[in-house]
Amino acid sequence: MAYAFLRLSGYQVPQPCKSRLLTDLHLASPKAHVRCWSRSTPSARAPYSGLTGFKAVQRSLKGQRSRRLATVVSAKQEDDYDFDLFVIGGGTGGVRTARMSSQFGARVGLCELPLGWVSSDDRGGLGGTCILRGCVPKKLMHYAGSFTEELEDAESFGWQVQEKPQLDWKVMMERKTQELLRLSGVYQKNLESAGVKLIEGRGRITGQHSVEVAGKTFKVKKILVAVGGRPTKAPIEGAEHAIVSDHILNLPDKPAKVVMIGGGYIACEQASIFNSLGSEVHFLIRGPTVLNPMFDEECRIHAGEQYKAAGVKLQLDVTPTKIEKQSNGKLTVTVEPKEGADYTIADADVVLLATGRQPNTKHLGLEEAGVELDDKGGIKVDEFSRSVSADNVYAVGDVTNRVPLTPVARMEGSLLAKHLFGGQKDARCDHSNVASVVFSSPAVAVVGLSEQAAVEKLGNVHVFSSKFTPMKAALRQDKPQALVKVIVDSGSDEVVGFHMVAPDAAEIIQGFATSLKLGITKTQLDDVVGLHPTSAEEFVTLSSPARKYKDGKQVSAG
Ligand SMILES: Cc1cc2nc3c(=O)[nH]c(=O)nc-3n(C[C@H](O)[C@H](O)[C@H](O)COP(=O)(O)OP(=O)(O)OC[C@H]3O[C@@H](n4cnc5c(N)ncnc54)[C@H](O)[C@@H]3O)c2cc1C
Ligand SMILES: NC(=O)c1ccc[n+]([C@@H]2O[C@H](COP(=O)([O-])OP(=O)(O)OC[C@H]3O[C@@H](n4cnc5c(N)ncnc54)[C@H](O)[C@@H]3O)[C@@H](O)[C@H]2O)c1
Repeated sequence: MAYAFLRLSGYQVPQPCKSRLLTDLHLASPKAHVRCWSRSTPSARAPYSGLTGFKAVQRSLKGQRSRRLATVVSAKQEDDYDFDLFVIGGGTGGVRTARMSSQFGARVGLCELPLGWVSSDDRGGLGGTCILRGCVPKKLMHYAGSFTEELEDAESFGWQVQEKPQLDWKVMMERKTQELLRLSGVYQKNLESAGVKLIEGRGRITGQHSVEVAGKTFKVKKILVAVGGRPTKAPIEGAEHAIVSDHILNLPDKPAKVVMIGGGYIACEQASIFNSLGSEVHFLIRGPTVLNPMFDEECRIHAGEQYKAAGVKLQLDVTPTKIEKQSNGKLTVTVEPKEGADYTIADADVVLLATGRQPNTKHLGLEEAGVELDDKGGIKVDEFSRSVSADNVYAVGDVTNRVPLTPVARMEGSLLAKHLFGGQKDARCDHSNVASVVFSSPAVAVVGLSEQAAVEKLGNVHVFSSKFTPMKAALRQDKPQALVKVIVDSGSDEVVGFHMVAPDAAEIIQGFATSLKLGITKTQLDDVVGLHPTSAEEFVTLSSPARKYKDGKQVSAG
């Protein structure tokens, strides 16, 4: 099975392998794979044709109004507005709000920029960051790299892989691109069938009730700004030679040597991906650990150790000061450590600056419309996603600088549609206890408070934690370690945080996030009978605290 996926991910799996299972997999008809793939490609083969021809979409929308599902807002209103809601930006948040609002019966228009793999003032594409330049391409590449670890695990069980399978980079990239285009097309279809009018072009607010797109002005009752954000480059000398996340997901060839700068989600994920795909990865972080302090410190330290053990050349407490182009076209990065002399990393094919993102709020007419921005350029909104300063302007997703994650943008969009057109005036956003995963190797998954945040907020805290080698890796020489942590409010016995650093952490934490949202106590968690043998059962078998805190002070160590 793993080998079938390998092939679909662009790996050329060599023959012969000694094991019977591998041989069987080699002998499996290649046509089976082709058939399997081509079944999912018809829409991918006509990528984006509809998207660049929004007019065709608009024509097909005529006559669909009567098929609207909900009835809270009547489809035809006696006013001179073109739209009840006009959405600028067709990413996760904008599409969700537009679709649901239209299904509730509102007249909805949505504009989105023409497709481009690198986002700019002129390029974007339906689906936005998540589909085209974020979660999806990243996760597909993560899967492509994950087979390296699978092979290491396989060898520890006695499989003899005589010749390492080789990844065909171009095949992987081509298949990834087709999948992204297919998904973008699905977004278009869903909007179409919900009756949303799609307009291709850059949107700009030109008055309290007017929006201009591609030279045409629309009269609109309410405006939703869902324009997301774009990567920013830290002001390092020579930053023009570096690339950002949009580019790294679209490299034409596999880089032999990569330098990652920045210690957040993107840098950690990309460092792991390129390490597992076989590049030499130098990972430079200005702080003492990977990831930001929102993540539990023990998890951050543990994740950094595991990245190193997996082969990433992680360097903490260092400041990259200069990026230079060599005469052979490769790059040199000058590094200033906290202690000791400066040094350089030469001959890099790629330097990634993953040093944060900024909301796309420039040149949108927001100032003229009286929309107040925060100090990072995000739109300030209330719990109903309404601008704090302009009554008929709303904003959801990354542009609001709340929690910049796809499911959060989706949740904000759903609630806004319900609030505005679904008869649920009280539908307000709740950003507490949102689960989050860094898809590195191993993954870092979290929901709720870190140990540090819990101690600061609650004072009286019990910390349960365990490190172990997952059984799948038990026969390996290097014995990779997983970490699970449960943080408990010792006053109420309520669990306030679940943390996991492990290969399967992303899949495991979702269920525990549900229990946390429902207010599970440690006693109830202890009553759960585990699934054995799994890594997940560690969460329900933690019997005594590793650390206890009283009034914010540690009173016992495990
Ligand atoms: C590399 C990377 C990996 C990520 N991985 C994950 C992950 O694994 N899980 C997760 O939950 N989150 C992840 N995220 C974050 C996630 O992608 C975002 O939180 C999410 O896409 C935000 O959705 P949005 O609707 O706010 O904005 P976007 O998806 O960015 O959509 C905004 C849209 O507006 C368009 N636009 C901008 N200006 C205009 C204009 N003037 N007129 C018309 N259209 C305009 C843009 O082209 C874009 O399509 C990742 C992000 C990145 C960069
Ligand atoms: N798996 C996921 O859910 C996922 C994956 C990728 C991105 N995202 C979202 O996208 C957002 C952006 O990700 P990101 O990684 O770009 O941002 P981030 O804010 O997570 O990390 C930016 C990093 O750059 C470092 N940095 C900033 N300026 C620097 C400088 N001058 N020199 C050295 N380092 C510098 C910061 O210290 C920080 O570690 C995230 O906040 C997250 O919400 C989510």
